[in-house]
Amino acid sequence: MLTAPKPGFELSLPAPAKLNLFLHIVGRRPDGYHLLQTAFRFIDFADTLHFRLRTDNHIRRLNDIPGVPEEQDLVVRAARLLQQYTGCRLGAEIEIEKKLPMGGGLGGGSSDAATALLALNKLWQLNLPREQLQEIGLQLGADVPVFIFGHNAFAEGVGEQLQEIQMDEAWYVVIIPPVQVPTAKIFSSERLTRNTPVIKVAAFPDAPTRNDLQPVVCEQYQEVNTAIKMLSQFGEAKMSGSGACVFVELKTRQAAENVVKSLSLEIKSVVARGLDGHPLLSM
Ligand SMILES: C[C@@](CO)(OP(=O)(O)O)[C@H](O)COP(=O)(O)OP(=O)(O)OC[C@H]1O[C@@H](n2ccc(N)nc2=O)[C@H](O)[C@@H]1O
Ligand SMILES: Nc1ncnc2c1ncn2[C@@H]1O[C@H](COP(=O)(O)OP(=O)(O)O)[C@@H](O)[C@H]1O
Repeated sequence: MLTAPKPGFELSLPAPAKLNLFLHIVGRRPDGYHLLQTAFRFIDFADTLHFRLRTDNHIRRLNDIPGVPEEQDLVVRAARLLQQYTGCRLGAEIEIEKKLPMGGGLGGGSSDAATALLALNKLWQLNLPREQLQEIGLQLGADVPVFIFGHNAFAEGVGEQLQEIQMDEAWYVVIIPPVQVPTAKIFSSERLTRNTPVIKVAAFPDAPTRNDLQPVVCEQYQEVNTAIKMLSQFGEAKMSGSGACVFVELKTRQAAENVVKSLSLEIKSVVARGLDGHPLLSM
C-alpha cells in the first residue's frame, strides 16, 4: 500500500478507515466524555496525503475540502500541535486526496491527522516515539491514537487505552448513506444508554455485542435505518462509530462483491478488505 511519492512531494501516504466492530458505552467521565469499549479494525479504504517540506514554519493545505476550512482541518491542526510540542521551525504543504466520507463513522479526519503526525515526525526528523505521538493525537480527538498505535485493537477509556488483537481474514461491504452524522449530537442524546456491562478483551469476538449509538442514530436518520435493514439480509449488519456508515462482514471478496451486486444501483457502497494492521505500522 506504500507508494512512491507524487511528483513534487517528499511523501505520499495512506490514511485508512476504521470500522468499530462493536461499540459499548459503559459510563461517562465528569467532563462529559463517554467511557466506551470498542474493537477497531483497519480496512483498505483510504484517503491519501501528500507532504512537501517547507523551510519556513508555514503549514498550508493545498486543496479545498468542502465544509472544512483550512484552519479547522485536523491535518493542519495536527501539524501545528506537533510544531508547538517540539518547537520545530519547519513547515509543510499538504494535499489531501479525500475518499472517506465525512461524518461517516469511519474515522477519516482522525486517520488523516494520525498520518500527518507520523509523516511530519519523519519529514521534520523529530524521532518522537509512537506513544508520544498518540498523546499528541488524543488532544485532537479520541479516535486519533489508534491510527498511530497501528494494530487492530480492543479499546477502552475514551478510546485511547489500546490492546492489540489479532483478527481473522474478512471482507466488508460498507454502505455510505447520504447523510453526515455529527458525533457530538449522538453522544449527547438523552436516549443513549450509558450502562452496558464491561466485557473482558478475551470475551471478544464471542460475547454478544452491539453498537450502543446505533438505535439513537437510526431513530434520527432514516437513511441509516434503511441501510441496516438492507444489509441484514446478508449477515449481522452494524453501524460503525457514530455512523452514518453501516457494514456487514463476509468471508471472501467474492461473497462481498455478490452482496454489492444485489444492492440497488442508487446505494453507495464499497467492498473493503480487513487489514492485519495499519499500512504505516512499520514506518
Ligand atoms: C464514536 C467514535 C468511535 O470510534 O468514532 P466516530 O464515529 O467519530 O468515527 C469515537 O469515539 C469518536 O471519536 P472522535 O470522532 O475522535 O471524537 P472527538 O472529536 O474526540 O469528540 C467529538 C465529540 O463526541 C463526544 N464524545 C466523543 C468520544 C467519547 N468517548 N465520548 C464523547 O462524549 C464529545 O461530545 C466530543 O465533543
Ligand atoms: N481532514 C479532515 N477530513 C475529514 N473531516 C475533517 C477533517 N478535518 C476536520 N474534519 C471535521 O471532522 C468531522 C468528522 O469527520 P470524520 O472523522 O471524517 O468522520 P467521523 O468522525 O464520523 O468518522 C467532519 O465533519 C469535519 O467537520
